[in-house]
Amino acid sequence: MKIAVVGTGYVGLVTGTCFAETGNQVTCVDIDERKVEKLNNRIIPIYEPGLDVLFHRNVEEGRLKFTTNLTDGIKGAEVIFLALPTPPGEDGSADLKYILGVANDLGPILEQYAVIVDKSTVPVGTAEKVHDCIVKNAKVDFDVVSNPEFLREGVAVEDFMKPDRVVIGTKSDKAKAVMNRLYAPLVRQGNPVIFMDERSAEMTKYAANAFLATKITFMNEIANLCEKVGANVDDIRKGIGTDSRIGKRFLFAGIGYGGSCFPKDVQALARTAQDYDYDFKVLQSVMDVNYAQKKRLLPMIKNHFGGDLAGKTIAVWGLAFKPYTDDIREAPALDNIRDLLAAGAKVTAYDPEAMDNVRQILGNQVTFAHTSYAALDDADALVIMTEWPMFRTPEFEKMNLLLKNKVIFDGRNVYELDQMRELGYTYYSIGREVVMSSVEQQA
Ligand SMILES: NC(=O)C1=CN([C@@H]2O[C@H](COP(=O)(O)OP(=O)(O)OC[C@H]3O[C@@H](n4cnc5c(N)ncnc54)[C@H](O)[C@@H]3O)[C@@H](O)[C@H]2O)C=CC1
Ligand SMILES: O=C(O)[C@H]1O[C@H](OP(=O)(O)OP(=O)(O)OC[C@H]2O[C@@H](n3ccc(=O)[nH]c3=O)[C@H](O)[C@@H]2O)[C@H](O)[C@@H](O)[C@@H]1O
Repeated sequence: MKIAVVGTGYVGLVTGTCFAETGNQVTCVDIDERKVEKLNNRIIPIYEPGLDVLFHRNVEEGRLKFTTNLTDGIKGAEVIFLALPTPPGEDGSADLKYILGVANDLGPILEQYAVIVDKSTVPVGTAEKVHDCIVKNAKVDFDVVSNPEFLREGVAVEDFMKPDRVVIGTKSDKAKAVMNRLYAPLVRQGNPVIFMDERSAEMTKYAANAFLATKITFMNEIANLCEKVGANVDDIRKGIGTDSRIGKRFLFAGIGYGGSCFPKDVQALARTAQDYDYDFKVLQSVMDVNYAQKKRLLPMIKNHFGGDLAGKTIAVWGLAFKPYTDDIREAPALDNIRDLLAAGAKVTAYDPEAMDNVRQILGNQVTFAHTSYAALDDADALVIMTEWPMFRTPEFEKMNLLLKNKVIFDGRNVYELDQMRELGYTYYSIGREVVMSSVEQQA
């Protein structure tokens, strides 16, 4: 099948590459000339494990192409994916200017029947708006389908190639048949394609993200309470996660959720509720709690150092909003580093993938280390913001020699409490007792 993907950001690139891998002829369109030039020179602009192998194979074998020209890109395409940004507008609602802008452009240039697919996360009613924009100038028949994407960054290829489910919102039998054919290779394992109407598909995406954000936030509140009552949130997680009605995943407490989607999608759903005069109380609490949670570590750090961080050097491990990505959008690490700097601390940071992106924002306010260990040199404490696997089993003997004090503030509960006790660290984490080294106890 010939398909086009408009918008070659995170989702567009993964969608295009994966559909090329299943044998389709794919053209990706993007207005960013530098990005398209990079892609044509076989440079992948994002870090996503496993994408490179598929990308290079499909480019080399001629199934995956890139252009800045929309008319050329959609020529002959049976399916046209819109994988465009939907950032928060001033009032928190999803800004549809990219989607509707391209929809307006599509009408006059469609040459034969095509299924136009909203892949972006868009509010209820967008498929109708996209239809209205296209139909004004269209000379041929077309359908607009809502097909939200559920992939996670860092495991995007696996999520796309082996989806738990594929949600397709359309009332058109013709569009259903096309989408069924396109997705057939991906749903062979028996994971369902779920058909519904467009509005329900649009709502499903927001409900999924808002539910997951709520699940994390609930655990963060349990963690905060655990600290007060003297319980261990990791034990609670195991204790409730084994109940199949609750499930084990997305129960990890920490310094809050970040990323390009949970924060903006929770906000956009809250805005939709407001637009329909519905007071969605849970969502407001989720946003408030997450805002506060991102700042949980700073008071602990300040308190530990007697209230003053002036002249202290703080080593930071992890900058990306989660492991296996270089994405720093809404990353808790950024907020925390800004707060540490404002409190007078010097910050030396290390992240295996995200340092270049942070450098573009914070420049020389932060010292970037070549290795995780180099970041520790003469630091007064270590703060862990992202749970990259390399931080889980470091060489503690090496760390002991580099750090000025054996003090760790762990925003992702990477280490066991007993391990920290045995190693003689003072160890603060989320939702668990504080481990005090004997040095601190005597002080
Ligand atoms: N990043 C993620 O993990 C996921 C994102 N989503 C949703 O997918 C949508 C896209 O997200 P990302 O890929 O992260 O966005 P992104 O910001 O990484 O990429 C969007 C791309 O669209 C291009 N673009 C903008 N205007 C254009 C136009 N007129 N014509 C052609 N290209 C244009 C931009 O240059 C950019 O390359 C959003 O609605 C997001 O909520 C959904 C699931 C996962
Ligand atoms: O709409 C989207 O863009 C995507 O948003 C999330 O994916 P993503 O943002 O890539 O990352 P997640 O793995 O969901 O993590 C989001 C944030 O929650 C945090 N998190 C996650 C899980 C957990 O147990 N605890 C926790 O604090 C992570 O550290 C991270 O900051 C969803 O998981 C995807 O299904 C969805 O497609």
